[in-house]
Amino acid sequence: MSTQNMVLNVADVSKSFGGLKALSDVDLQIEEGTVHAIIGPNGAGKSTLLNVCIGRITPDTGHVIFDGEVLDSHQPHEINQLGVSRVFQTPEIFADLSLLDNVMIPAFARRDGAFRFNAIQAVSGQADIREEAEAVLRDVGLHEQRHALAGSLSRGDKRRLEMGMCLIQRPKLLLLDEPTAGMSRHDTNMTIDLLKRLKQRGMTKVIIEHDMHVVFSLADRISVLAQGRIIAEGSPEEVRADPKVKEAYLGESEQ
Ligand SMILES: Nc1ncnc2c1ncn2[C@@H]1O[C@H](COP(=O)(O)OP(=O)(O)OP(=O)(O)O)[C@@H](O)[C@H]1O
Repeated sequence: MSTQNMVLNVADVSKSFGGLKALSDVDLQIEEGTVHAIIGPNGAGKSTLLNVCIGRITPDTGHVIFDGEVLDSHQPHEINQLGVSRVFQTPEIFADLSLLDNVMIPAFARRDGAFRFNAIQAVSGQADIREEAEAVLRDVGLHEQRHALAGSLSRGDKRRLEMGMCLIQRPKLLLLDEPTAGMSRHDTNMTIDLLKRLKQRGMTKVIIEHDMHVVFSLADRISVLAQGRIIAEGSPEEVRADPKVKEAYLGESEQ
């Protein structure tokens, strides 16, 4: 495969926790502008792989190359500044601040290179950032609640707010760890629509997801991780038809 338009290249990455090999010789290439899903059974190593990509976990061997830059010695905030954002399984938001403030803080960080809690005083008077934050909240379907405290939101809405906090950073690569976990079918479908709209804008995304409806609605390519190894990769049709995948994972949920 040509590496020319690869945004992210994970090369030969392994990671052990004590005696447990969470990732074994993982190779993964993410093409610009695509949605790439990583699926696999519980404990397969998906979150570990995402954490390696954002610098939260240092691999024992191998490298992660983003946009031509080797990330080995980069801190998580530096990787974020390079253009990688991640929506976590447990939303990381400021519960005591309004939705608008939550979205404005990372806009400030994008502009000034620092993620400071007192950023709000600095940015609240800045109309351009406020307008952008309002547009992002419209995008994620939370504009009506923009003055509510983030802590009062439902779990699904908190996840959408966190997505807004990522989007305002205008990342080159958005990593989503189970973005629809805990959401109702209605909220899940809203999130699928949002992610489809982002795809039309050309944003590259890596998505970890257990919900096959979400995966097959969005993914251009799928990599299947099982016991720390990539056991299959291809288009949704190829992966769906792969007997190894059926055996390792899809069998039960696709019947
Ligand atoms: N910090 C850690 N210390 C020890 N073991 C860990 C740590 N993080 C993950 N593991 C183990 O590594 C393996 C891979 O875990 P990981 O969370 O990456 O899997 P996953 O595919 O994301 O699972 P799930 O779908 O359940 O979220 C599991 O066996 C897990 O228990």
